[in-house]
Amino acid sequence: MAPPGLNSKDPVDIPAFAQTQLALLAAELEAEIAETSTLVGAHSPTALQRAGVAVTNLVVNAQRTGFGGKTVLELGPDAATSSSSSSSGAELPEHGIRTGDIVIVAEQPAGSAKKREVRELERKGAKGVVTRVARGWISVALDEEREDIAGGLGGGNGRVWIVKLADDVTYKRMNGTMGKLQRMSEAELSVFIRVLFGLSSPSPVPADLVADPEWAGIEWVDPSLNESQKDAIRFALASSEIALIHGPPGTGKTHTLIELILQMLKRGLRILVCGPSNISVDNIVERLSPHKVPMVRLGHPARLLPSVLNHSLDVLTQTSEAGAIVKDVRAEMDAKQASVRKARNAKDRRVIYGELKELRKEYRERERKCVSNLVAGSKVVLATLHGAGGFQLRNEAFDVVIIDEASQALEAQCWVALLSAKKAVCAGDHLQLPPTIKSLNSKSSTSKAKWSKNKAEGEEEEAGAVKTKGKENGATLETTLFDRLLALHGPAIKRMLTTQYRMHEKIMRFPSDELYDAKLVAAEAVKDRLLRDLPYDVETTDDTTEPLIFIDTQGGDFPERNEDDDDNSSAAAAKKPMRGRLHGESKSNEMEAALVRQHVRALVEAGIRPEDIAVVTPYNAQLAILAPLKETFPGIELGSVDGFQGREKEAVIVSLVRSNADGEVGFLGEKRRLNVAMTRPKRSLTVIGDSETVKRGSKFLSRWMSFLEDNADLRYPDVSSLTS
Ligand SMILES: Nc1ncnc2c1ncn2[C@@H]1O[C@H](COP(=O)(O)OP(=O)(O)OP(=O)(O)O)[C@@H](O)[C@H]1O
Repeated sequence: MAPPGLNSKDPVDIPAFAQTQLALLAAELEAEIAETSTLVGAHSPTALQRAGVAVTNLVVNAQRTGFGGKTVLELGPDAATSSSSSSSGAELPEHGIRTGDIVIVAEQPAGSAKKREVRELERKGAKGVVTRVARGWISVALDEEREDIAGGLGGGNGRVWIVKLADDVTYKRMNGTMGKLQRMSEAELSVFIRVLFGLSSPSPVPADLVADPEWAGIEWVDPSLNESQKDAIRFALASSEIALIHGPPGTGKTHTLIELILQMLKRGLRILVCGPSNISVDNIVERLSPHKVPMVRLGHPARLLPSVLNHSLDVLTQTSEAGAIVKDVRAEMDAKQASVRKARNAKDRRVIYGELKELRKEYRERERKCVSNLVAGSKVVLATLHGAGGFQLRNEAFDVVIIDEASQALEAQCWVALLSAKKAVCAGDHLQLPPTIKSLNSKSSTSKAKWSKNKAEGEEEEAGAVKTKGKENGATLETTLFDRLLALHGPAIKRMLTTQYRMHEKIMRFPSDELYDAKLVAAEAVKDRLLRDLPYDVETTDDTTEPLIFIDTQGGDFPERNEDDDDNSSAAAAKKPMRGRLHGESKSNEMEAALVRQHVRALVEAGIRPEDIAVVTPYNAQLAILAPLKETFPGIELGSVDGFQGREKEAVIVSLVRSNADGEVGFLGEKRRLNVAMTRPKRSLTVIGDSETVKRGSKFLSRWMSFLEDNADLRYPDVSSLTS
């Protein structure tokens, strides 16, 4: 059998595969925890707040019962430290805590207390999820009952702070799932699981589905689907165990999945729909909603889009008829909670706490019943992949699991959902970026797993994450289920969507020819759209009538700069200013940034709205240099290539940054990153870079540079014309 996790046509040894995944996941979590610990251990609360991982000087304003009977704390600025005179109108300082973050609420250490350990914080404080972030307060739903929390933290004039933590829930779910796979006996392996590991071949699907009478007569809910979409749906319906829907950029992958779900419902199937992120799942809920599908969305309401809340399981538990009794108990709990403060002495308080405990038990039982009734009655259940591992689905079985953005999910994450089904449909594009694998700079002395820098992709930090790969027996977390299944069973288990509804034909040409077998076709409505044709006043200029522009900085006048200060010892790293550390060993190019500014200005002067323009670059340090553009042109978007995956804009400027005498291209060497960068625009792509440096990076880059030289509006900038 094949070594687990490698791209291979050979069957996979399941226990060995699970073992490898467990080791890789352990290393990944350790790296994530170590990252938080290093930050918290080495910096003052104020510096942590500046770095976006803490909020200081808070007090507990209120305590109430939230969804799931959880204790919710409302935290506001401490009047004594807030700049505003009245505490009620005070605003929180700038901070980076967002709804859905996992945080610890703890007593704030005195200014002089230097050494802090995350474990110590976890022991003393209370862990929870941020449920709302407003200008003047933050609310946190605590994981555990902490009856003393308000008294211990807020009541005694104690000042508290909150610190963001690594999200270990996701890892626990993946570990649990891998453990289950590891322990499965031969007899327990379903045909579905056997096919997914190559122990059996997929059942054959009729070769010509269009001619097949069973599938030819489908009544489409949306008859305007294109042929490749219809073919993918027929294929997914006809397959018995696995179907991959390959959706290149802008080809209507989600659109196709919606029709597929509706068709499956018509056939009486029960479906679990998952994606790696909340936003990927909410996107589907929003688009299914108009079809009046009986569905529930699992997940913490704090993490869901407001528009999908009325399908949220937690909300339905409160609002449905069955939820009415649950709600009554909750009101009683709130009243009891409020009476604690009025209690005259400790004895009375103990009595109230005792009653509260009973009520909470009753609440949980009623809620659990209500939840299982709601889930059991739903033909479509939607959750993030790790959300599918929650207690709500423990005894639920589905006919099909549909995974959107499957090429952006860790394989272990997919299995959390896959274990409850008999068939899977995975949609994604393995030619865009795989999931981000987080880690420290592989120098963590505590990390037992081997982390090796990926030399082929260079050694610098990319915008978004440190690009290192955890490797174990040659397997990496970066090998997704999508990749592995394609390698295992070949293209016969896949259908590709081929009409794209985003890019001008000229923008699409190179990625289509290079990566998608020249199969992409630009839809009539988009193929010759120019910036000039936007539905508002745009001047006709060279920039608004040309979809593909290449500003070539070759010649050595636009050199890159290395942000690294060469000293990476942990002592030096700890002393480094936080901003510098967060940019790591990133690269920047000041002169190229000036060209970006010049081009943005030209577009805006021609009438293009800043909100229709995005600048993307692979490098954090370049993003930092470009940041002031947001002040000059509010509405413009600046982003890392990795962060912009899944997004689109009318005009996109790509700043390649690299320009050196050695032909070093680092992260640009990754085709999938380049593919994401060049497929974001609808009407205008402007590439700014040094063709001499870039073309030496790889054959792919060399062909791209030649393509741009032959096809783009080629410009050679004059350094003397630049005003920064
Ligand atoms: N058959 C179709 N006819 C007309 N427009 C379509 C069709 N299919 C998809 N589109 C349009 O194409 C755009 C992209 O569709 P969708 O959001 O489903 O894409 P996606 O493939 O999920 O996105 P991405 O390419 O970012 O993964 C949408 O505006 C959608 O309305």
